[in-house]
Amino acid sequence: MLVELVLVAVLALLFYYQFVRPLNHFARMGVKQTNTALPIFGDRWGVELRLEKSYFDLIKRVYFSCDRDDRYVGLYNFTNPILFIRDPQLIKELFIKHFDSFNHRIPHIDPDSDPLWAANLTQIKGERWKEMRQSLSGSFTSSKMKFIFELLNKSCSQFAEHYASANGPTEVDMNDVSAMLTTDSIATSAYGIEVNSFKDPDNVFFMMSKNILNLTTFRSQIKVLLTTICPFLLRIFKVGLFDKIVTDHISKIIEDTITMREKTGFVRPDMINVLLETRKVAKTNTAEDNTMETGYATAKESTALDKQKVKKRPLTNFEIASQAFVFFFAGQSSNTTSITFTFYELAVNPDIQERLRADIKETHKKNGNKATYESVLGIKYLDMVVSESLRKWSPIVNFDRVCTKSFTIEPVRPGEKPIHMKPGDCIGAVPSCIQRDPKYFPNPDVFDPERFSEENIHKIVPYTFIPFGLGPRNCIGSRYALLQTKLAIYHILLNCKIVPTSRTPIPMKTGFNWFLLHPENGLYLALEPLKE
Ligand code: HEM
Repeated sequence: MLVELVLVAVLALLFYYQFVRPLNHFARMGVKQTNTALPIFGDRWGVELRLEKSYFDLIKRVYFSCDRDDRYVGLYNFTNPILFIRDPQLIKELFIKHFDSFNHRIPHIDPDSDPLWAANLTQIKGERWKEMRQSLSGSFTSSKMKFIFELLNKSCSQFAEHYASANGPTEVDMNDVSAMLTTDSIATSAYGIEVNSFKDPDNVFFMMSKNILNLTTFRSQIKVLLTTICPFLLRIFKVGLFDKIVTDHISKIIEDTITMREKTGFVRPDMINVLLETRKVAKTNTAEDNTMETGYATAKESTALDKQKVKKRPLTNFEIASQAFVFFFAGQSSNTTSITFTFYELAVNPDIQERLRADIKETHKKNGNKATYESVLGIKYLDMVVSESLRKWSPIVNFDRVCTKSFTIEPVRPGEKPIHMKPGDCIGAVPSCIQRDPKYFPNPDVFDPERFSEENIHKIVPYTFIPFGLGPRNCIGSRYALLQTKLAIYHILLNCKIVPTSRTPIPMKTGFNWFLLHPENGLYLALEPLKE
């Protein structure tokens, strides 16, 4: 009996220290927290049990439960406490100025369990990340985007032609259709494979993308939960986030392509070529790039790593495969969201759609009925619409950093105490909320591209518009993303009208997803061929 009692007491203590005590982390620091967090699930219990519609709804609730000028608020992602920063100046301090104290991201899987995933830029840390980022920085410049422009242009025009050639309006789940488009684009521009998912929706590449990107299944959710609360279990059983058969297949595609290109000298204007070129120029500095920029939202490369004299180094085949994999994962899913929500706003705001179509048509005509890198990016109103869509519907709900060197956030407002952050503590920024905060964006729920007009753009408070993150670890693919989204809109508006149907959710409802904004139960719209 005594043995059993001791065992129960030990288990209870373990449970307390592992799952209950962490939920007082912020209260102990004097930071506002929700006080509704539960053991194991933290603040996520409503989302995991599907009582709260989406992770976005949870984050919104926590962010907006604060007083207007609160600079931060605590949230428990399962048992992991994350200090969400609400104040733009403090965001700048932590994510840019003191990047050396906050330069890692919360890892999503143990490196030994999923090597392909673990070697990618989003997951690696320290010197390894610095070298990789420095080596890749030249791969996403505007001149490299101009180099791959024709591939993206082709997949977007093939997408528009598919619906323009129909006999009448086609009702589509915009999220599915955008996923097909972005898959085709990534396949051709990053993997060197040409597919047309509109004509052949069963192609292997699209099937693989569905498998990888569906992280909302029960199985994936359990893995995400275990990663946070007991990563050692995944390590022991070598469980990766993605199905091994799929990641092995992707590695093989890339490695075979690299071998073939190196053997035959075959050159194609795509990302593999850009990554292979990176090897040759690994020792040189990134040349100045005067090619036209992709838009206002572009996340510029920080010069911090140049100042630290971080060396570029040639990437191995495996590292190239890992980056190509994350371009697929990070790029395909967030681009899909960006295109889906922009099309939604164009459908429910027909006056904006008409004005944009007129500008696109005029440019197309002036440019000899063809789209070029400069002609598409030169359309000012297109940039305003895309920026406003990224503001209202930030595809990435939040992003984070892990403290790597002790740092104290000094109090500046009445009632604040010093917050001592130690290595391993996490901070986050919430583009999905700060970009909808009425303190910075009046009438935040109104879709108003004029916020980004020449007359108004200066009113945007620095570090409140951060759809692609900020600082040295910002989104490396922002130029690719902007180009792809703009080309998708360009070709569809030239050929079709986007109209709501009886199934279009008005107002929009967001649904369950791991880290991305996602429409609940699909987003139905009709693509109606233009008459002329
Ligand atoms: C609309 C589409 C996209 C959005 C909204 C988006 C947004 C973001 C955000 C918010 C981050 C985190 C930044 C930070 O922590 O400061 C990020 C990181 C990243 N994104 Fe994107 N992204 C998009 C498309 C892409 C594309 C197309 C690619 C690649 C082709 C890409 C590759 C990456 C990578 C590799 C990182 C990690 C960078 C690092 O840790 O150094 N993203 N993205």
